[in-house]
Amino acid sequence: MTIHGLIYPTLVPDNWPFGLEWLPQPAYIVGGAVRDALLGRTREYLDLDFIIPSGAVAVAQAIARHYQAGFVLLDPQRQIARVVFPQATVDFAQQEGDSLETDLHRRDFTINAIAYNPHTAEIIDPLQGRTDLKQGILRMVSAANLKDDPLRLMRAYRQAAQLDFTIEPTTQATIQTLASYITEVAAERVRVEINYLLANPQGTFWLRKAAENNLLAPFFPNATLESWEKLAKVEIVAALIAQNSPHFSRELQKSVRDTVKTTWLGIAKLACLVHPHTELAEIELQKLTYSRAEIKAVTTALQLFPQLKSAHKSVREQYFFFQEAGNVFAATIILALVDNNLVSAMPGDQSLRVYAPLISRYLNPDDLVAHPTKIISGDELIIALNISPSPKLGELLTEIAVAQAEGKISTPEEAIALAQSLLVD
Ligand SMILES: Nc1ccn([C@@H]2O[C@H](COP(=O)(O)OP(=O)(O)OP(=O)(O)O)[C@@H](O)[C@H]2O)c(=O)n1
Repeated sequence: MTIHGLIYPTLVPDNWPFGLEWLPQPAYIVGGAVRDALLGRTREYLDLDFIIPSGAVAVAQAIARHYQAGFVLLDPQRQIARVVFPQATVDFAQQEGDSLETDLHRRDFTINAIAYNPHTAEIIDPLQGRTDLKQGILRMVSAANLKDDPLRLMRAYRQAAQLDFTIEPTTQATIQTLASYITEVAAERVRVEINYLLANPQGTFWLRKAAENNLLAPFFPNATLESWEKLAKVEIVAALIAQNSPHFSRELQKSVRDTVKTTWLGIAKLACLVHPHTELAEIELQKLTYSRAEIKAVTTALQLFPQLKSAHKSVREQYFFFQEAGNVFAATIILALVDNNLVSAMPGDQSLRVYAPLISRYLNPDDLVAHPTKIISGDELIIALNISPSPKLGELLTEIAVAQAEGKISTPEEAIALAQSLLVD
């Protein structure tokens, strides 16, 4: 299907997991799907938002039942329901106000206020969103709309980063005026926007703009000019690593946990913005509803990176460093590179060479300094030495692991002999 000679696959009913005949007339696709289709942006996952003048929940229910898809009633009052297919999520919402135009006028930005009627292939664009799309501009529909849902203040920066757009000057000035309203929004919603900005290389620029427009002060009260400079350096370091060590770069892109989207690079960025004292950093991150795993990662990186000021460490020191850092290692290295000013001091990959030995150890699963394997268990040692469990046992096991890392021992017999000699001492 073409509109004005262009093809917009996501708007074509043939590409949907349900038939057009299930939609009443009229029905409109709105928001991101229309915007992205007009921009020619492809999405990995189909995410459609329909508005329907009345009976939206009943339509969703009928489609879910027929196609045996998941059904979620999102908002019974405002009549919003979601149908979840394996390859798509489709929301159905009752039109807000008594006409489509009124509904579109209640939205955040002009580029998100374009509707498409799949029955007639007609585009409805009362706010000239397409002109702004062509020019790459985010323009508010009105100041009142931004105030109505102050998350929209943050959405402007997130979408600017996502689409590589600019924010129109009056809109930006209005956001600055309304900035204090951001505290009315549930912190979790703000965190989602911040996380997107942390995950996107363009996001660093826009996060800083958001801070300049006073939007981030309630969340990162201690972020200074220096914090923003550090954040910019994280991006430079990440680019250097991508060029010089794709393997380490992939580590940085891994999530903290399966259930937590923030990457290790994101943790390093957060660590630049929070208070340098870990107790205060923890409070800031808790307020933003970060998970325990994310908070622990940030505070561990903050605590450990000063140890890397001197890159030359004995194997014993390295062993304890890896033990403390665990999988926060990658974020800690980034902070050390940024803080030691190695990035600007040395050109190209020189800066990375300082930590190359540590990074290689971390990347090598067989390295006994970074990834020790137990040659003897606590129980085995108790029997062999005829001792009872005590803190001393833990100390012996640690010394065995260090000796193994140093290449001094490699068998259980040698481990027992070492423990025996230590007990005698
Ligand atoms: N706080 C919000 C959230 C959403 N919307 C409107 O609802 C649409 C759908 O919202 P959502 O799916 O959250 O965002 P998208 O704009 O679709 O963008 P993306 O999917 O990239 O997040 C938006 O385009 C916009 O028209 C809004 O006006 N104000």
